[in-house]
Amino acid sequence: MSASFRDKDKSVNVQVLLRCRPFSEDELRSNAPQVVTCNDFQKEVAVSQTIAGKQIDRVFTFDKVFGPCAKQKDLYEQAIVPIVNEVLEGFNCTIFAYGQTGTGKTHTMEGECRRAKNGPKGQLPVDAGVIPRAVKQIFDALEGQHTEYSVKVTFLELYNEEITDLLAPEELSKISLEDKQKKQLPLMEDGKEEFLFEV
Ligand SMILES: Nc1ncnc2c1ncn2[C@@H]1O[C@H](COP(=O)(O)OP(=O)(O)OP(=O)(O)O)[C@@H](O)[C@H]1O
Repeated sequence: MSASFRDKDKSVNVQVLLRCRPFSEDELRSNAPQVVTCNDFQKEVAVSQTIAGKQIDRVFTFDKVFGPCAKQKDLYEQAIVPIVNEVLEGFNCTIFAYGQTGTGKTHTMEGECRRAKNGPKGQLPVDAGVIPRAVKQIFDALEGQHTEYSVKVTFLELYNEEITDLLAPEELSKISLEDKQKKQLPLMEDGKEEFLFEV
């Protein structure tokens, strides 16, 4: 799942997209029951549950639905390109994936770049996810402008209320506790119950 926030015309625009991954080989082997059916065209997802022997079907509507056949490229072009275009126009946007373990957040956001073979020169592997595609879209647009530019990137992990700078130099991540503490960033509350951190 992913959502985007747009602060245009002083209103906040949140979109909620649903992506349903295909069955894994293990799920196919064990004949796992299909409980979710996607209708990409109608932007609907039907969920079937059997509670106390009674089948209950419920239908949920989203801003966009990507069923198990949706490719990384489809999702990126239909849902993410417009958001990155807004970033390039100067708006702040957020895309995040939410869902229970094993539902495909990493696949959607990062993709299988490390395992996949590179595509033709300058092309991303077909399984590249949202992050490498967004980086490529941004750099392609900047390079097309033939002007000087600078790009700042931060990559932080928030896990069990600890923030870690994943781009900290490698030597800081070596085993010793002291080094680990250096790599971790302080996490503070600002009195409005919002979390702040320093990079
Ligand atoms: N759309 C997809 N098409 C094919 N395989 C997928 C898809 N989405 C996920 N998978 C596969 O399903 C498995 C679980 O996906 P993934 O690791 O992305 O889940 P996750 O939500 O990030 O899990 P966790 O929260 O545990 O990190 C992986 O093997 C991944 O390759």
